[in-house]
Amino acid sequence: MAVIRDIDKALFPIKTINTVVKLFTSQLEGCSEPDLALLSIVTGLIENQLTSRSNAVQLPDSPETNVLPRFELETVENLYNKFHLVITSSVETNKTKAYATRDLVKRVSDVIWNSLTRSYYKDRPHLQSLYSYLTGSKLDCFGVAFAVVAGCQVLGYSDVHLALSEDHAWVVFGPNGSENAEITWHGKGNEDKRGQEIGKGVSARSWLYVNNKPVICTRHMEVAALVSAINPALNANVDASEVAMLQQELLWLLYDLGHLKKYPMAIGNLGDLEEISPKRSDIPCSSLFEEAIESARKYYNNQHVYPYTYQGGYYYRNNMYKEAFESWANASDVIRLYNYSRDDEEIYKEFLEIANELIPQIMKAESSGFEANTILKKPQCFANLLKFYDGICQWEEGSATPVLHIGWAKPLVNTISKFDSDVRAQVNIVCDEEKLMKKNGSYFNNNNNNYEKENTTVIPKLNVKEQSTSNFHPTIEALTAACSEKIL
Ligand SMILES: FC(F)c1nnc(N2CCN(c3ncnc4sc(CC(F)(F)F)cc34)CC2)s1
Repeated sequence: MAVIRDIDKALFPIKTINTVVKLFTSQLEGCSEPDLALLSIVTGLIENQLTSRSNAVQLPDSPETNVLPRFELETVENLYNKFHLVITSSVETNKTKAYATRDLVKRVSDVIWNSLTRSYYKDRPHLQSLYSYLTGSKLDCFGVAFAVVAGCQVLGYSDVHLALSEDHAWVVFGPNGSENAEITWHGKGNEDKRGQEIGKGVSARSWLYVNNKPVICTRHMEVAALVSAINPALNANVDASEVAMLQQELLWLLYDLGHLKKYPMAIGNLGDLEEISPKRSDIPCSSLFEEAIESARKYYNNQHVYPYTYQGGYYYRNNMYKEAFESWANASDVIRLYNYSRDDEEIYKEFLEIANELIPQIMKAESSGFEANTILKKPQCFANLLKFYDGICQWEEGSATPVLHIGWAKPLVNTISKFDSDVRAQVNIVCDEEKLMKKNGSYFNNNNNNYEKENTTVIPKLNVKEQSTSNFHPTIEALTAACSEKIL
């Protein structure tokens, strides 16, 4: 039965952001493993107090003097003991076993699941923490997964860890994390698969399970996940700046301690916060987005999309359109080897927004003025644009569910035809047949890192000089040809 340590009790009542950073430091550095329940309750309490209607918007000055409302030890202790009671009273364990079992993990998931409010709006913000669970009996899909891992920690199972894809969460357990299990729901209107093993069939090829390259968390990375899940939003347009500052300080703490090395999305989250309000002049946000990409390439065989869309979004917001096209082409290069399934709505929306909102806006901006340095004169931009579209077409190939529809075609043709024919004529694609083999056994079944080992690029080598035939998806082929004949 873990209790809140005296060294941590001494930090209460919490009045400043720096005190919260001290609590996290003491948990991350000062003990065998950080107490997930304690840290989730503390951050949930602060987030909910500072983003609820009642709170007037204050402008913070600095983490040292930034005044927070007083957060009393008693409030935290009561919630902490309540969570321990809920878990230990409902899950009897003859804790003789060193490792958790599927039955144990399912029972902890059932305790959380059956204690949630019957029906509530699951996508609401601020439903990710144990504070939300203990005071409102509401959790979002990530929150359920996190609560199950925190519950297993309370029961003494140090082998149960969070596994994270870009849009789903589950657990690994047993010797070397050799077992895995669904413990939460995903998306809308899908029957939950709790207790089952992770996608074996077609779903294994969907982006949702990142070709079995999820982020497998340590306890310290589970702390990074709860910090990443902090949501400073006061409403759709405004953030509570103290909460954002707290999240940024805690992410830097985790970064400096090395716990974000294998967590691309957390590095991307930190990059977004740094872009808004830079805290570390020695590490610009642009290098954080690059680090996230390097991490995904090194540890996850470049099978994650978000590191590239984090970077593309940054370039777009800063009018660096040539670079944005390159990031988006790289994102498309990841998705093209997956099969699109109905579980992949989130990333579908991401590509749809890039293709039908962001790129058309860039085209408009670039063809309105007298842009001397316009991307419309740059063959590399046209090449990356084709790669972007081609990846989406390949994503659709072999998938049970179609991706493209007429809504994609108009902006696509509009965009391609904005490039002059002499610019388009300079782009030729030399494709590496073997690498372009989509979804054949080797790519999806091999466990060696294509990326790490040969570090070859799995993309068509762009050779902007020579003439050669291309191996684009027929759609792109036809459109490019149509452009050349100026049919469009
Ligand atoms: F690529 C950019 F456009 C993005 N901007 N925000 C992005 N997010 C926000 C943060 N985010 C995340 N950030 C840290 N860790 C995780 S684990 C996870 C999946 C699930 F919620 F557990 F189911 C999501 C996620 C999801 C991706 S991508």
